[in-house]
This record gives sequence, structure tokens and C-alpha cells, in this order.
Amino acid sequence: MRFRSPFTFKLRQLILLLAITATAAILFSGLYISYQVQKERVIEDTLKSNHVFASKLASATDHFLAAAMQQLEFSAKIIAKDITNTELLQAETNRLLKQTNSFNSVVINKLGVLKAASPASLNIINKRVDSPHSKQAFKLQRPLISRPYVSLANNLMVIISYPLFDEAGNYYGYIGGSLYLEQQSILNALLKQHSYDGGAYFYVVADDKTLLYHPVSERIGEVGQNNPVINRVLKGEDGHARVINSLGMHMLAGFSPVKLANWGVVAQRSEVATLATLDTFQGLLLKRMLPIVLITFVLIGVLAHFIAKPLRLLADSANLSTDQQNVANLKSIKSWYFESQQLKAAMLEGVNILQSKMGQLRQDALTDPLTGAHNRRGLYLLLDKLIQEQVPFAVLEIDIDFFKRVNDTFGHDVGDEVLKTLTCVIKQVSRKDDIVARTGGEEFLLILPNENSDSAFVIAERLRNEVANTPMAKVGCINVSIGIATWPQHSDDIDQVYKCADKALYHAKETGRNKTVIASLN
Ligand SMILES: Nc1nc2c(ncn2[C@@H]2O[C@H](COP(=O)(O)OP(=O)(O)OP(=O)(O)O)[C@@H](O)[C@H]2O)c(=O)[nH]1
Repeated sequence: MRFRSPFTFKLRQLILLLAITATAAILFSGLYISYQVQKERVIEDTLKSNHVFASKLASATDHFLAAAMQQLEFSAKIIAKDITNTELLQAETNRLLKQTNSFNSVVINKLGVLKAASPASLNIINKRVDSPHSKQAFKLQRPLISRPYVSLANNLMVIISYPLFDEAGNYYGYIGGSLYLEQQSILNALLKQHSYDGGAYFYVVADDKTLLYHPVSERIGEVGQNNPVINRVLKGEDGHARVINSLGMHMLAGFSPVKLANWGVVAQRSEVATLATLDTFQGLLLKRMLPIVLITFVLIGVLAHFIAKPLRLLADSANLSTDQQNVANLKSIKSWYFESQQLKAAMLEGVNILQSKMGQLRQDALTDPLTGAHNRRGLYLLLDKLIQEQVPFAVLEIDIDFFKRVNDTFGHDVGDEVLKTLTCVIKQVSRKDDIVARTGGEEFLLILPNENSDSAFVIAERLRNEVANTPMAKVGCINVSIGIATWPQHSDDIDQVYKCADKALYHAKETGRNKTVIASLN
């Protein structure tokens, strides 16, 4: 039995392992790479679209502010014609409110006294207004957009103002429009109409980082944290960036400045929300691919089985046994690809060589090397078979007469040639089923199956005469003496039969040689 380590893998398992590992590696690395590429793409697209959105909104806000400023300029020109006429001032502020619908307007003279307001409120006309914006407007005497501030009526607002000069060019004050940030205002209405969906939103910041607009209205008026995107947009930069917002979320932000007011618009979407669709898609892809992957694995398994089968069968037959069954098994293995065919051919060749070598060895073990006749072991094997099959036979013990003289006279080599020639003569006289054996120096046995003493005697005499009439090289003619015994007539013990034949031969020698003697039956 061959020893097999418990850690020895079979070829089929290895092919399977290799193929499945390779398939899984290709599949998952493909999925991973495609996910990464798509992720980068989606992020890039989102950043760009957020930037485009922020740019459009910033441009719309710029246009809105420019238009508001133009309206104020137009009113300023009308007022300049009769600047002390408070009715005219009131009429103009009323017209402005009506024209813009939610653009509350005021006229404030250079002393800070409110001269007209729409919607009109008796309580505030002729009252002093002391806002930072007024001070700046009086000082700069030019069109201005204020920073967000809390008004007397506790409203968070932005003022857009235009300077008023009389026809002589003397500075009078300014006409201003207020935009309420927390309440419904024309600015709010403008921004709200640009809804942004899919988890995206935008906000607008003033130059002091105050939130002018935010979808969560409670946050309007809040001063922005140290947000890099706000910092960049307030520096006038236009672009996009990945940023972490105040809640610690990774955001994909596009930003664009509102140049006229030095405000900034930021449109952003969380990275998680952006990639959620991609994750769902990837999950769906994996789900759809799973049956194909499983089928592939099954096919790999079947293929691995067919690839490994011939090699496994060859390995099972690789004991180089010359047993016929093993050789037949080896021949029946279907080697359907080159390597297994080569291996099978090599193994069959090896078995053939082994078979012929073993046959030769077996033959050598049973044959006399000088004459090619059976040796004693070969003879016994064949006799055992005859005895087993109960085939009667005669034993002829043949001995050369005075062979010593041949050796002494002509040498040992010539003696060897005589032994070989005698073997040929014995074989010529005998039949196919007879057994020729050399059992001693110049002693031969000829076994004649199915012959009795009498018929064996006739054959022995024919042989003796044939020998006597066959000249041997250098030596000339020689003679042989023959003793005959039969199995089972003389004895059913083969050794006893030999002894009988031996006795008969001895008798032939004693009584003059060159004769045949049948052993007596007693
Ligand atoms: N050349 C040769 N001679 C052998 C071989 N084996 C035995 N002999 C010789 O055979 C001879 C047998 O001689 P003996 O037993 O005295 O018998 P013999 O001379 O034949 O006389 P008888 O048998 O009594 O007629 C001896 O000289 C052996 O050396 C062999 O293989 N080759």
C-alpha cells in the first residue's frame, strides 16, 4: 500500500482551487476597479454640476441685485427733480414697493432722518435711523449693498441703497430697498425657485460669512464656521471642492461668487447620498452576476474533473505492475490531451520494457545458458504441470559415452560445442510438446508426454541412432546411453521415477554403453 500524506492535494482540487481563485480575483478586482472608476466619475460629475448650479445661481443673484440697483437709480433720478417734496418721496417709495412687490423701500436724508417708507408706517417717518449701513452710505455717497443686520423692528435684512443728489448736485441722502432674509422677500423668492433635489442643497453667504439663505430657515443669519469653501468663494474664487461641513459630513461642493455684493453661493451634496445610487447599482450587479459566477464555478469543476481524470487514472496505474489487468486498465485510460497522451505512451512503453525484461529473466532462470534447453528448475515446473493435469509421461535420461575423453582430447570448448550439437539433435528428434532439459554436465532428460515405456524406447533408439550418425565438429561421431522410466507406471513419485531412469542408464553403461535400457517394474 502506498503512503499518502494527509496534506497531499489532488490535481483536480488544485486545478479547482487555482481556477476558482483566479476567477474570483478577476471578478472582484474587476468589480472593485469599476466601482472606483465610477465613484471617481460620479464625484467629479457631482462636483461639476454643483459648480454649474452655484454659478447659475450666483449669476441670477447678480442680475437680481443689478436690476434692483437700476430701479433705485431710476427712482433717484425722479426724486432729484424735487427732492424736498415729501409727497414725491413717498410716492416713489410706494411705486418701488408696488413694482417689486416685496422690495420695502425707504428714503433717508443725510442727517439720518427717515423721510419716506413703503409700506408706510406713521411711527417711523421723521425718526432717526442710526444703522451702520446709513453711516457708510453717507460717508461713501455711492451705491451700496449692506452687510446683513438686524433692523429696529428686529428683522434680519440687507439694504440696497442708491445715493440721492438734488439737481444742483448736493448730496441729500439715499434711497434704499430692504430685503428681509428670514421672511418672505423678493430675494428669498428668487432663491427658493431654484430648488435642488436628490439630497443636494445650496446656501448663500454674505462677505462677513453670515448665511443669507439656507434651506433650513433657522440657520439664516448664522455666521458660517471656518469653512474652506466659504473662505474661497468670499475671496472671489469660482470652482468646486470636497469639504467636510459643520456636521462633519463629507460634502461635494460647487461654489461661485456674487460679484456685485461680494456674496458667495455654495451648492453641495453629501458624498454618501451621491454614492448611494452607485452602491445600490453595485449590489444589483453583484446579485445579477452571482448565478453566472456559480455556473462558471460548476463548469470549472467539471472541466477540472475531466482534465485531472486521465492523470489520476494514470497515477493509479503508475505502480509499473506488469499484471495483465493493470496493463489493460492502463490501455483503456482515455488520454484526451497531449501531456496525458505522452504520459500514457511512456508508461505503456515502460511496462512493455519491464514485461520483456522480466520475461527474459524468467526465461534465463529456467534455461540452461549453454544449450538453451530447460534447466532443472524449468523442467520441474513443466513436470509439475503434467503431474497436476495427470498427463502420463516417459523420462529418458541421456548421457554421452566417454565424454571425459572428448574434453581431454579436444578441450573444454569443443566439449561445449558437442553439448550444444547434441541438444539440437535431441530437439530434432523430439516433438513440440516434449521437454528437453540439461540436468547435469553431459546429462540430458527428455520428457515424452503420453508415451509408455515401449513407445518411449522406440523414440530413444531413434535418438541414439541419430546421435551416432551425426558427426560432431572436430570430434566426429559420439554415442549416448539412455535409461527409460515412466510416470506413473514406475512410480507416482517423480523422484522415484528419476531414480528408476538413473538405474536403467547405469545398467546401459555397465552393459556396454551406446544402448537404451527400460527400467524394470518392481
Ligand atoms: N565441455 C564440457 N564438459 C563438461 C561439462 N560438464 C561436465 N563435463 C565433463 O563431462 C565429463 C563427464 O565425465 P564422466 O562422468 O567421467 O563420464 P564419461 O567420461 O562420459 O564416461 P561415461 O559416462 O562413464 O561414459 C567430465 O570430463 C566433465 O568435466 C560442460 O559443461 N562442458
